[in-house]
Amino acid sequence: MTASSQSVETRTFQAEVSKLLKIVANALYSEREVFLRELISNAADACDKLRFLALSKPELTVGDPSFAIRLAVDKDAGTLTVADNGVGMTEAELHDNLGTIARSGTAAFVEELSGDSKRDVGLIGQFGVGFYSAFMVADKVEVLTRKAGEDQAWLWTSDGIGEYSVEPAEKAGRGTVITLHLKDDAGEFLEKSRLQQVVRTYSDHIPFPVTFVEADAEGETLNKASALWTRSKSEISEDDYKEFYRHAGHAADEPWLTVHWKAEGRIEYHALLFVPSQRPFDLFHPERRHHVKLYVKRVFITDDAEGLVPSWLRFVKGVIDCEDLPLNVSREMLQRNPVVASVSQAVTKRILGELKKKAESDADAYAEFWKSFGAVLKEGLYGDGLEHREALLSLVRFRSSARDGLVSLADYVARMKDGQEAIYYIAAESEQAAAASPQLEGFQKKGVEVLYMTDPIDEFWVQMLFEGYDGKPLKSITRGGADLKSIKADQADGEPDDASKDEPGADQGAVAALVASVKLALGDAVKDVRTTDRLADSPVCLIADEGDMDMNLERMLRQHKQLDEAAKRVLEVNPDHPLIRSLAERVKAGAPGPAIDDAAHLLLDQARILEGEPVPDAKAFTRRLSTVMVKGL
Ligand SMILES: Nc1ncnc2c1ncn2[C@@H]1O[C@H](COP(=O)(O)OP(=O)(O)OP(=O)(O)O)[C@@H](O)[C@H]1O
Repeated sequence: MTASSQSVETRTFQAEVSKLLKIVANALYSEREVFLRELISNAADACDKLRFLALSKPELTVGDPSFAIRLAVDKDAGTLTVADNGVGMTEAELHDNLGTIARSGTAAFVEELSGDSKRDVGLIGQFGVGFYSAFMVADKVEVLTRKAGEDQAWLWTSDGIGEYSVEPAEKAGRGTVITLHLKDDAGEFLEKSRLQQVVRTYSDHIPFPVTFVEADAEGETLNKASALWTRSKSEISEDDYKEFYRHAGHAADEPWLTVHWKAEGRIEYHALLFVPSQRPFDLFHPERRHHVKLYVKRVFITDDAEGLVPSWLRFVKGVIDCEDLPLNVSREMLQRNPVVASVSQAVTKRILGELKKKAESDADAYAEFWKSFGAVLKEGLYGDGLEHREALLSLVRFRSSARDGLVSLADYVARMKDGQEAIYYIAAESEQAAAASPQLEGFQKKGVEVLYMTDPIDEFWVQMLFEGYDGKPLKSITRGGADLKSIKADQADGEPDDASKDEPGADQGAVAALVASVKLALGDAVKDVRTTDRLADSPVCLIADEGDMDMNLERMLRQHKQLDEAAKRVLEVNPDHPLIRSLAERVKAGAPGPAIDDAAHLLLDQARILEGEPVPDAKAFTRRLSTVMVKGL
């Protein structure tokens, strides 16, 4: 059929469309390549629709059963065509779809338009405007379309200014051919390599082949044409997953964990997510984001969707493909989008659940994971992970004073002694430093387990855990009183409870007098001096007072110049240590003031050395030590 001039119907665009097109046409910005994403996505939707219709009406696809999207260029004419053999459109549909704005996303976008062209052009980049984005690169667009099952084809034409026309036309098969008469500055889209690059970026996993057809040559497929995540798990081999992980995650290692599921119900999405086996080098870079790509209905949207995955799961890689988001969702919209928030919640829960399963089924493998990513996961315990706190607490692992391997909080609680009310921990720079701490001695002697907290982040989340774990507070053994007396040691645990009773008991009065003298001698250098039961082999140690900042944290902050002045420490003395006892006897016997003074300072310096801290007055320390040695020798 040939179009006669009478049958050409010209209409004006809906006012909003005109407004939109004015801005689109003037859009000169780097992201205008997204027009191709939009057109390919429409073409894929049209194929999807027909594929579905053909389930009940197989005659619709007879003679042409496989779907494809074809790109072709005519360099002489300066045209790019995007053709599909999808469902096509009737005349009425052409008017409805390509003359008005039906999509709520675009309508919202138009509402946002301010009239300030600079700002508005920026907005387009974020929204994408579906079919109309063709006018970013073309000054004339033709849509030749024939609805599947009908004979009549229609041609829609517009230069994007005010009006469009629709007329009857001829077309060999079903589907739609969109011809873009490219603007002079859009010649890049006549190049196969450029088209290929755009297709690979945005449409690799469109489940239909996107081919590039040159002249009469056989077409070349530009995309992978398979959205692995939409296939059923039973069809996918381990190797398929690995290959996808490497390709999509730009990874060289193997996935440590692969989680693939489809969520149905209120919100539908596919997720194919991986936990790497190796820690990425930039895991702790401040700008490091998660590596989960967001797709909407098989179309790539962004790999930078804020809020899709919490920052403490930033090691997770993969794809989330959501059915319930508009394709033109902007970055700003994603941030506060309730669909994204729900998906994020569900995905987080699922990942934590899978980690738990793995922790329970294969502790060794989990230990490997923990080594690489434990410190990141713990960020969730003090940041935005409140609602996942319980799950996270079941996943944290520690080295401890009682076991070689990793210990969970549940393990710890199960091993708590009679009368033990708190979960004890020590924060230190390293496991070795923790194990060598004098403050640990009394706990070890009683067989009371102490967790080693050696990640800088530990100090922060532990403080936020007001409700403790399983009703038990977490208590630092380098801060506040120890009070080990109320805890009953098992017979099996090393020395019996009252080991010191074998020896003559320390003279309590003498020790009290020593404590008073030391306090007097040290004056302002310490906050307090007192006896403790947290020591066994060492005569003294330093601790932070109950309300003060814990020792390790303070050290860390000072190292990073975040803290100028250290809080004063409490010097604790071990009343059962021979040195303390004999000093106490001397004090009782009326030892001279200068000797007590030297002894007091030497005790404090010893405690500092045990803490790995510098002795502030090395000269005075040497003099005192020499005096004492001369006397002793
Ligand atoms: N190649 C095509 N084949 C059949 N129908 C099409 C084609 N391209 C566009 N359409 C129709 O035109 C409508 C408008 O397209 P447009 O790209 O502006 O928005 P949309 O595709 O509905 O939105 P979104 O891209 O967010 O899903 C589509 O919904 C579809 O009905």
